[in-house]
Amino acid sequence: MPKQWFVIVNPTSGNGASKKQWPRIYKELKSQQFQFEYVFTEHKNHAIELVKNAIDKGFTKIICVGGDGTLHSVVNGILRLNIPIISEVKIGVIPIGTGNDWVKTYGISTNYKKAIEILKTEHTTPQDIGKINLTNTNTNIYFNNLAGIGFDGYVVNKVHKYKNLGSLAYLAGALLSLFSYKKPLLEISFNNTVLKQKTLLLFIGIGKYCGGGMQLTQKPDPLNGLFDISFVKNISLVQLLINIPAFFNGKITQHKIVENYKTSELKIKVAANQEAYIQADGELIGSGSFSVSLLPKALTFIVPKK
Ligand SMILES: Nc1ncnc2c1ncn2[C@@H]1O[C@H](COP(=O)(O)OP(=O)(O)OP(=O)(O)O)[C@@H](O)[C@H]1O
Repeated sequence: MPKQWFVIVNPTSGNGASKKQWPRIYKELKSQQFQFEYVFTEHKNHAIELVKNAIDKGFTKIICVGGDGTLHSVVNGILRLNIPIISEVKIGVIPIGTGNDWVKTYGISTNYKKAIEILKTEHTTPQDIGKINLTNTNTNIYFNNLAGIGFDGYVVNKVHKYKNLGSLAYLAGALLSLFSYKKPLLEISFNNTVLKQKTLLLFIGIGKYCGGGMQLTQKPDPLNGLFDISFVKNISLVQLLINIPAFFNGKITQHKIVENYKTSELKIKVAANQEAYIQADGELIGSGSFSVSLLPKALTFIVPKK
């Protein structure tokens, strides 16, 4: 019979902060009477395997110690199992990442003691999940916060260089990437709409925050069965610079450069010979054409009571 909780620690997240903080987190979990086993990830996407093994052994309560990328791997590990027990699995987070964006939607503290208090309550909510199907490889990738194609995928590809800047890493990456980015021609279809243009970026939002605390989709709701879409054809360096506060307070979504839509399914075709990177939850997952669909209330997360 497994101990109650299975803890997955990414020692590299938060630029190595997880590894440093783990002894204190371990001690706090013990003193709060958590019964648990833990394991450190050893490589990118290792959490996918670890979570599968844990659920095979009978664990149903998973704690993710890391950032959005680690949580993304945990989510993918669970959903790839495709078994009925998924509705019994509870996912909790002790956020020690760079951006820590998913936790902001729910107000989960980045103070590990406060995060552990929330885990102790085992208060849960179901949440919608996005499913991306990459056309070229017919691969499915799931996301719990936000996916995007275009400029933000390009930025995510570069942002590792700036991780020592903490939550400003994404902003620094965006400013420096604007000079070298070439807008791909995309055909984006959903409901009865087709957008066919050279595109700076397309965001597909479930959670409220991305890029280290930015709010770039208008009114996302992780439980309403709809993606919140932001579509941006272009932005100049001047517009980017003067709107930096508007990225963080969400007002950018009311700017004329941003078109907002809601849908539960969409298809994105990238024109031949054009390059378009796709990111999901801040992780670069591939490039090229793909389709996305929403899985209503597909996973259960431990969150604070409102
Ligand atoms: N042992 C490891 N060595 C190298 N990379 C790892 C290891 N374990 C996990 N990873 C990868 O590290 C990457 C970064 O992890 P994560 O996103 O959790 O932290 P972060 O980037 O600091 O935070 P955030 O995503 O919130 O900005 C992820 O792509 C994850 O798959």
